[in-house]
Amino acid sequence: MNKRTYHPVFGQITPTYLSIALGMVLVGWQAEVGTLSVTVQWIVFASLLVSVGIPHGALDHLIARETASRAGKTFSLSWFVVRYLLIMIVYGTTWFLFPGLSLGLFLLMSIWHFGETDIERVPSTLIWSVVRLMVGGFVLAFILLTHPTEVTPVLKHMTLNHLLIVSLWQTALSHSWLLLWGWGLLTVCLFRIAFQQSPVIVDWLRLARLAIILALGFALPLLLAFGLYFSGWHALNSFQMTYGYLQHSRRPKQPVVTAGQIWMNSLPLTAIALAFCSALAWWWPYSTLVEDPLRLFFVFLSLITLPHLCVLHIMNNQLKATG
Ligand SMILES: CC1=C(/C=C/C(C)=C/C=C/C(C)=C/C=O)C(C)(C)CCC1
Repeated sequence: MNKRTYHPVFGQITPTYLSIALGMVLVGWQAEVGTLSVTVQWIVFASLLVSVGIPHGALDHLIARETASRAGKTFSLSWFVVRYLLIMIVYGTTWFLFPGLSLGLFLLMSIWHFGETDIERVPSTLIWSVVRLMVGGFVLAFILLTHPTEVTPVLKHMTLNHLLIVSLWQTALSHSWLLLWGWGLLTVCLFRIAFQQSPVIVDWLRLARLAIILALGFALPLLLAFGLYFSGWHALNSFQMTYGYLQHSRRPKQPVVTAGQIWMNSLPLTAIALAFCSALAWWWPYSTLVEDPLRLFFVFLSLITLPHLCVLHIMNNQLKATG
């Protein structure tokens, strides 16, 4: 096993410590004032989303170009954009035809994607893949099940009150702690088995940071809990992985790039995404659409997530193959 590609036992300095600090400030503030106002929640959530959440997905074209180069293939930006949009259009159509099924797909792919970044660079064995799924599932289930009053209306909006989804959610809610403890315990057991079969160097400090972020989110409203995990943990880690991937570019004559330069590269697509959202928000009051804007927001989030997951999944495979 190539140890260089695995995380060291005591981790390294990462910006996720800042996320922990932010979470602690928010929890302390909340303890002081009782509840954080919705305006504060949105300001923190939007700042995290604009600074890291969206930019981490706005690098997909650079990742795909690097992946193509490592595989010895040519890369066409226009073909990449066409494929990206096609995936979004097909998935968007299924949302309007089968909302329940589409939500199920969104949750499943998110679980896989979160697990893939939370349990990094493990061997491609079946058992390690199951562990990744279990970890991703635990993280998402923890965030959702510990914020039932906020999640339930969104789920109902998203699935247009889909009977099966709503009753599955209510059943999960009525046994939420049993479910989370059981899931956690099963995940730990599977982790042990996977570790015994193909050992890796486990970065316990990194896992501890993840646990702290989740615990802080438990004490905070859904928007901040999700923002802290999604932008303050997932997107930052994904950014770091992308940074390593692009910095060790196999493309000929590529200068070594800094993290700042990579972030700057994400700005054009981030600006397009923000302009799109602002235009929608401005136009909405004048529109005659009866569609619920909240549902559309989450559906849009899922649409941009699907092609992003594909790009990142291929990068992860490439990293496992080449280090
Ligand atoms: C938090 C939350 C939800 C789930 C969001 C998910 C699963 C987001 C995944 C995003 C990903 C994977 C982005 C990739 O970069 C629901 C179910 C909509 C309900 C309301 C609250």
